[in-house]
Amino acid sequence: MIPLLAIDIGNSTIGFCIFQNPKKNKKMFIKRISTHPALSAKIYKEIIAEIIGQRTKSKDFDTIISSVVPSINVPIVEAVKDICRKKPILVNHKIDCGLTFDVKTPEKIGADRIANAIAGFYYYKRPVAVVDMGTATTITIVSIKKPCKHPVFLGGAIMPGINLMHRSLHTWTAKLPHAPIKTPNAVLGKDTTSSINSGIINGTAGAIEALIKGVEKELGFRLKLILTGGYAKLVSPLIKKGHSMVPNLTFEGLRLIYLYMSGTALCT
Ligand SMILES: Nc1ncnc2c1ncn2[C@@H]1O[C@H](COP(=O)(O)OP(=O)(O)OP(=O)(O)O)[C@@H](O)[C@H]1O
Ligand SMILES: CC(C)(CO)[C@@H](O)C(=O)NCCC(=O)O
Ligand SMILES: [K+]
Repeated sequence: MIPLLAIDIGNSTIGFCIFQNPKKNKKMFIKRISTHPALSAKIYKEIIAEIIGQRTKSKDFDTIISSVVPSINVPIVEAVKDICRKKPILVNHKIDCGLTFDVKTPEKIGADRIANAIAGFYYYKRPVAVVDMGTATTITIVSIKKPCKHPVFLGGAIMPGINLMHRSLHTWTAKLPHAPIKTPNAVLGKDTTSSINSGIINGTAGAIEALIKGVEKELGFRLKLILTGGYAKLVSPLIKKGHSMVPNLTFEGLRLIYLYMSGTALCT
């Protein structure tokens, strides 16, 4: 198989990841750049060409993109097409990746959540709750449809991410500092900084546990909990429910969707 370039366009950062052999999950995380300000197709082309040039032997590669920032798609797609003369795959609810949707508006679901759903499901092959802690903290619930055992996107929850909470407290108050975020060692804050850390990190951990518990109660079955996203490390020690931490799960989802679309069976 030719190398795969997976691009994750989020509201804070754009991540580029190269899989030399998409059949193996040995990923090479290459580069993350800020989403803002948007750059021209010419500059994205330079960035991508440099990554490709450094990391792959051949000029031939495929590209799969998850984007939750539509305005960035045009210059990135143009840049990719300019380099490899092939259209990238853009993840959306219509692509054929074995996932069905049991939600009211599947067309509105973020592509990153579709990738997370696929990765979470094929990693554990049981009903999962994927928690992704980026700009937003998202919870994505996937169950299994019998008899063919394919994954079903059941819905989830969306709340402000750690950095968004942190920045908005500082921006919209007169007295709250922009103190460093770290895992708090107590719930009871003893100064402003530790109170903010407790509120945001303990608050996020508690919110996640409460949301998962509520969803499990509504569904009537248990969920395997998976944490991903850059902030997962901060929150994981405070979550009592058993869970797995999988860094870069969204990229894994993109790799698995690509494999599915190129006819490779993802066994269930
Ligand atoms: N490997 C890492 N180790 C330590 N911290 C990380 C790592 N990757 C990301 N982070 C930190 O975690 C934050 C969240 O990263 P993540 O990639 O999950 O989301 P994001 O890029 O901020 O948001 P979005 O994907 O919505 O644009 C980053 O801003 C960064 O500060
Ligand atoms: C929630 C975010 C911003 C997380 O990146 C993204 O998945 C998104 O824009 N989603 C659209 C709404 C939805 O997923 O229901
Ligand atoms: K993300």
